[in-house]
Amino acid sequence: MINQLVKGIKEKDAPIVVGLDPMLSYVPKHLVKDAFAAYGETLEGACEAIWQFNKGIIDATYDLIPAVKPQVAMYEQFGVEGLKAFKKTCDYAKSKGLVIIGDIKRGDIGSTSEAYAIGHLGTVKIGEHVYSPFTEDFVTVNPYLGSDGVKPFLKVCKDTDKGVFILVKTSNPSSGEFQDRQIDGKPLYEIVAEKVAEWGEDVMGEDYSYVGAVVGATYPEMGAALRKIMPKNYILVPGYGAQGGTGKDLAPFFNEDGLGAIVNSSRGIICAYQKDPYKEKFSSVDYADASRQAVLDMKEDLKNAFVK
Ligand SMILES: O=c1ccn([C@@H]2O[C@H](COP(=O)(O)O)[C@@H](O)[C@H]2O)c(=O)[nH]1
Repeated sequence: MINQLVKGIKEKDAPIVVGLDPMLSYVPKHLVKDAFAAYGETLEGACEAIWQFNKGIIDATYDLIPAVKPQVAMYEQFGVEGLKAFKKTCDYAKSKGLVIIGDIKRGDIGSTSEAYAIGHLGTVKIGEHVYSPFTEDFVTVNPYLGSDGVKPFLKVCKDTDKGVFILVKTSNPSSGEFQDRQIDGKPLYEIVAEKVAEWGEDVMGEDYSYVGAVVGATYPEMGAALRKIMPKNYILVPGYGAQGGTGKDLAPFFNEDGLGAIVNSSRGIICAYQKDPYKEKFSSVDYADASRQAVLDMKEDLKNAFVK
């Protein structure tokens, strides 16, 4: 899958992943109205609105981008109906040729991690039948429980050619509370990065490992140090756009060949129609066109990453 992700990034000339993180308040009124007319003001109605919203964004952007990153929390807030919308979104994006990065941030004791890995990346056998419960190509993994919480994911990745992005230095303001703590003279995030490089050696694709890392766009200096520690690991970079990261912050995350990182934007793309400068030009009915324009603008902005 890492090979497919790199191929998509090269073909579309876009190291961009669109984050599908829908809150009901982001969905234009006309979609909510139609969904409530069909299903009432119910969890099902809310999830139908969200699904239609996502479908519009995927249809408007799939030719520009290699991947989408649905954030499972946005769907879990609606319970079982939300998870159905999550799966429907993943399956539809996949039918459009997109790589799916499930932002699930899981990680537990070994036996529980194994169940997470099977559910999101693998298959379950029931009697004579084999099912893929969810259909992501990558998932995000929280390494706080250590190697035995991560290794079940790596085993499933080996069996399925899928991959993981492990949280190394997150984009949020308080990420330093634990991640920057000095241990034996280095910050914890560097120790995690060294483990990512080690775990990744065992599951190599053509040029990059199936094991990647999450490093926030909001910490470019740390991005530079981490790029060196993990030269063969793809970096998923959240924090662009709504959290303040811009193209000029991003050069350190990439390798010399212009590869090695993929930048996420969620609210910056999916809520574009509600925000400047797009809200002047696009009405809520044209929300998907606004998202397309926001992806085109992001692509242009990322080019700044390579202007020395
Ligand atoms: O360090 C991290 C890890 C994950 N995220 C997730 O990425 C998106 C960001 O959304 P924006 O709207 O583009 O800010 C969201 O799903 C986060 O949970 C992150 O932001 N930082």
